[in-house]
Amino acid sequence: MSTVGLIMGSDSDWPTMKAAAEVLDEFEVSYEVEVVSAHRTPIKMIDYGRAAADRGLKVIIAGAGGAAALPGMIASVTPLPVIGVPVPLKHLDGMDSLLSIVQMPAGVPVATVSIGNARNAGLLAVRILAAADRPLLDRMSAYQADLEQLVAEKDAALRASLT
Ligand SMILES: Nc1c(C(=O)O)ncn1[C@@H]1O[C@H](COP(=O)(O)O)[C@@H](O)[C@H]1O
Repeated sequence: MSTVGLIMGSDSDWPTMKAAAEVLDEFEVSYEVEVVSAHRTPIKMIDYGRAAADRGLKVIIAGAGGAAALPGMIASVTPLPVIGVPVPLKHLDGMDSLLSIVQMPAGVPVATVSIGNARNAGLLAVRILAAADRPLLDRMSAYQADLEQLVAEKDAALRASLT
């Protein structure tokens, strides 16, 4: 049984969404990947959302481009936390998707990451799971320490190049 449901409106979203899968691999969090569309496969979308918690999923990451109804619609049929990823398309640079996902009506939250930032969606999913999982929380702390170290090294290299 997978812990995270990684869904997207089209297979064409995968080049963006795979960054979330890479994070989940890094943290050894199990996930499933599926194309589910509110617009094109509405019955499948409702069935997926309604069954998600009973199937054992804990978090859903939903990516979509353009008129991105999927994250909000999934959030409306599941009590699980939903993280939305605005996928940029060739027109409007993802602003359409961002606004579609972020402007949810009160009562139906979607945690929206920045345009195209599926990596942050993966990291946020790990943090949500880590709140009730001490070993995973420790791994997230170690990841943050590594990030800090990396920035310090780049800062030192930049300043060295100026002297
Ligand atoms: N925004 C949605 C939804 C939805 O929100 O239900 N279903 C598909 N799409 C988006 O349509 C874009 C173009 O899809 P195609 O490349 O298949 O034409 C994709 O970014 C997809 O997420």
